[in-house]
Amino acid sequence: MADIMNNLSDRLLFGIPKKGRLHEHSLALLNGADINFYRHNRLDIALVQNLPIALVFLPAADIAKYVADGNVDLGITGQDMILESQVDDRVVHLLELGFGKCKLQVQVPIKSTIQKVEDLVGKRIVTSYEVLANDYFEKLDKKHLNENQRKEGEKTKIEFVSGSVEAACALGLADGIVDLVESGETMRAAGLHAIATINSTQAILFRNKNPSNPSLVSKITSRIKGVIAAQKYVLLSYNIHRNTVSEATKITPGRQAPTISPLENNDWVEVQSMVCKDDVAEIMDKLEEIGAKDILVFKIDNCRV
Ligand SMILES: Nc1ncnc2c1ncn2[C@@H]1O[C@H](COP(=O)(O)OP(=O)(O)OP(=O)(O)O)[C@@H](O)[C@H]1O
Ligand SMILES: O=P(O)(O)OC[C@H]1O[C@H](OP(=O)(O)OP(=O)(O)O)[C@H](O)[C@@H]1O
Repeated sequence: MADIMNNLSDRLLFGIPKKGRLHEHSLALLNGADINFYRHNRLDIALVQNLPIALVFLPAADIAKYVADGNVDLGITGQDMILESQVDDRVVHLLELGFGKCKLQVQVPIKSTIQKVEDLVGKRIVTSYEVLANDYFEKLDKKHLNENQRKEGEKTKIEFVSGSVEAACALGLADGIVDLVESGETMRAAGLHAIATINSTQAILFRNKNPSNPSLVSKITSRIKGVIAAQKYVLLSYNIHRNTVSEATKITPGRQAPTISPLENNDWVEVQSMVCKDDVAEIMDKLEEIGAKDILVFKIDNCRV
């Protein structure tokens, strides 16, 4: 432990969610970006073996503040955490990471007489997102209550709980809740439905305004960008008659441009192009329709785009 602490001064500090929904995805990104580390059992700091970086494993909720205050240089957390911590203007967003996607929604019991957010004005809301819920309902209160009503305590009451928010209505603690929804399973299991969306969120890579080693921050950002692009794209290769090549490259324009190489048979060329993984089946159908042959799809392990 003492060894690790003595080793921190020259290292870029990188905040990683220590548990919860973002943890595993963050570790997969580090692995893809070749950031190798050994974490001692129960230690929340790990030295990276092949770069001057120390990983600091922290609760996702705290990473926003640590990065804004400069206690760590770089971090991964949800956009929702940055807004809830009120530090958005003190950090620099670097990359959307494509995981941790969900929505912060206002939910009420399906059986309740309350069916729209205006019906919640003056009622009780339970949430882990006190700041965002307060902002949202303050605006509604202003619209629907006069100044006297607001002063006389008729405002919507926002109460904080740290977890199991979805149980609050059934327990009689709230008329509605503000919580995250991804698949909607938790919400439906609790007999709730969403009546408004406050915002959408996903995990991001972000940094302090004055990180200790800006060029290392750029290097890490490029590497992680490459890992994300590699997850999003596949490499498509096919053979096509020269007469049809312009039609084919409209279907697979590539990111910059497709690579076209001559085949031994002079009438045919090979085309290589990066395509979005989600569109690949449809693209293959179209290529086949115009006479492409030997259509192959290759997984990309890593890339720089
Ligand atoms: N169901 C979900 N689907 C996708 N992303 C989610 C989901 N729930 C939370 N997130 C994202 O993950 C972040 C961390 O949430 P999580 O509930 O994992 O926090 P935690 O408090 O660190 O963990 P735990 O709930 O285990 O204590 C949230 O701020 C949000 O950005
Ligand atoms: O729409 P769903 O796919 O069901 O996901 C939503 C749930 O996920 C989060 O909680 P999580 O399961 O991370 O546990 P927590 O309540 O301990 O934060 C969130 O607070 C919801 O309860």
